[in-house]
Amino acid sequence: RTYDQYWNLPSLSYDYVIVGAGAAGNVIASRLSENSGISVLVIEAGPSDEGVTAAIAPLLAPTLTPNTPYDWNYTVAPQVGLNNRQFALPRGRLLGGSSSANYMVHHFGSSDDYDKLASLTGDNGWSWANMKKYIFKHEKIVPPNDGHDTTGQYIPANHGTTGMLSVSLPGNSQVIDAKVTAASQQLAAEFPYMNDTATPEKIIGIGWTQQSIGGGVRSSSSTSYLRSANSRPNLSVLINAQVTRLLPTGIENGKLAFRGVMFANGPNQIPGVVLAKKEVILSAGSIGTPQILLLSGIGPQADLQKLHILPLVDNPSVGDNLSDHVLLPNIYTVKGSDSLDGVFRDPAQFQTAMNTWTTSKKGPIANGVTNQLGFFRLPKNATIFSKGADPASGPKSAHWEMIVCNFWLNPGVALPANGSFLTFISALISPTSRGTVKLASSDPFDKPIIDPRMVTTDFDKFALREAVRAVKRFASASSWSDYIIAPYQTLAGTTDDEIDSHVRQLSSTVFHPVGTAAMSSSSSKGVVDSQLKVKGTAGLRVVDASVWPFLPSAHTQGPTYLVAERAADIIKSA
Ligand SMILES: Cc1cc2nc3c(=O)[nH]c(=O)nc-3n(C[C@H](O)[C@H](O)[C@H](O)COP(=O)(O)OP(=O)(O)OC[C@H]3O[C@@H](n4cnc5c(N)ncnc54)[C@H](O)[C@@H]3O)c2cc1C
Repeated sequence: RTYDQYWNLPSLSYDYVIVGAGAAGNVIASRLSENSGISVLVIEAGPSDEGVTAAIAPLLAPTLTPNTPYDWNYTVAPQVGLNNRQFALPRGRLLGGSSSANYMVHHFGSSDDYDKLASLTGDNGWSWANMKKYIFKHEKIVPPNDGHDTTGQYIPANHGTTGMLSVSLPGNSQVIDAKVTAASQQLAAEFPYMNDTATPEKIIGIGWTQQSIGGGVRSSSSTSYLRSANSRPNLSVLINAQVTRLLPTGIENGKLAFRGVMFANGPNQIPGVVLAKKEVILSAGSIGTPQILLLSGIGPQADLQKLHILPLVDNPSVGDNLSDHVLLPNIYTVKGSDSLDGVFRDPAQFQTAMNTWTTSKKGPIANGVTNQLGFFRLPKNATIFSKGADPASGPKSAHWEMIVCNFWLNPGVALPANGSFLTFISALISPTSRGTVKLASSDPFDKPIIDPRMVTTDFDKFALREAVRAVKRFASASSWSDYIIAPYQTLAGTTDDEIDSHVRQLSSTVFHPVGTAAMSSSSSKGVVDSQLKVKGTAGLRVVDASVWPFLPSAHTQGPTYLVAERAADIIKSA
């Protein structure tokens, strides 16, 4: 049951208290509550996602964030690598968390990513050989909602059909689709066609996007994992309650136990407290989780003392090692009116598309932002590799990604009044820049200072520059010659300096922060061990994207879901 006042809760003590009903938190809630003898409470800062149209209608995702009541509305610190610009870092603040706000691209990363995780943590349970089975528990492939034949667009044997989250191929064919496929054929050596974009053993190449969409509506952790568990009497969900700190509840084997959770529904509101009999599981995401740890006195001692927070567990890694994929829009002006810009610009076209979606759950609104995408590597002989090690997880992992969008996609920059556009996003997938999440004050309702320090290393600058050049080669394939008019503004530059300037002016985030409560086997680094227990504490784990010590070669919901599925097994068997 869902409650929005804590005094209505059935109890103030549960076996497990989960903080955050996001991608990971709802997996844990659903899996632990499968055992009717276990009581579970989920505490979520935001409201319900039910009836929130922008969280349901796929193409409306870009309107749900930023600057809405369903977003934490964070802004990054001035980015020294990007002309000191500041920009939004959206995070979902509703049931489902960012899985209710994301752009629904769905895949898992490369097998190398999981094998690297196993090697960094010394725990073979994270290796791909062991993690692969969770795909089948997690996903349920459903037909695209236009019912087209998907032969050759994905490999059915590599996917689940009985899992929790609905996943489908694009169901709104677009004029550019055939041009993308033809460009991939014309330039097959550099842009090979991929017959499945979500098979971790082989991710390099371009193919059809898989999306967390079923029947023309978003599939989030809330609509899948949580809703299917919602009728269980042993599962309670408290919404509109922001966790402000964890409370120490005793000492076990020389470690402080944190089984108390304090929350409030706003500044100056009366706080509530609940207790976990077994464990507190922090699933507040890569920003929320370090923020709560720091507010609870778990973090770098000197930083906490400066803010007059009593340091209880000194751990310099909390909030450190922030890493995010960089989003760079490479926009072309194009001929005709087949792009989706008209739907976003013209209220009459938008209303027609909305009517189609409302009555039949079909049409452009029923689809995500991209039909095709691809992952790519820098050439083996790229000069940057003589200056440092290859940061990709392994030879099967990517350095950059190309996402093809049939419209103007330029976060924070308004769609021009006229013209049709095609955006090839180049995303930096294996960045070496690392940043931080720090508290601005000891007030839990103050936003933390988020500084991903994007594009501050030679590798990141090089990889983005070469990704722009590769996009230009893709756009020069003959399949585009009757469609593309010209590169838009700064994309026209060709020299290193011009491309670097384009990167600095337009780059922002793909919304994939990880690493701020990283797993590690080291005693001096990392926040959680390979079992996701917070080092130096008892009764406390972290399960969310923050435990990934590095960015996988993927949009991060799939890798977060898989980590959460294994985490549920770890917790059940503890
Ligand atoms: C705009 C956007 C687009 C994205 N697009 C994609 C995409 O297309 N494909 C993809 O794979 N990934 C995408 N992502 C990323 C993906 O959604 C995240 O990686 C994933 O949801 C992370 O899961 P999580 O459980 O770590 O955190 P979240 O899903 O963010 O969940 C954290 C939850 O904790 C809650 N919370 C935080 N602090 C507190 C507190 N103090 N008290 C109580 N509750 C709290 C939050 O409100 C939230 O519900 C996107 C993200 C965004 C924001």
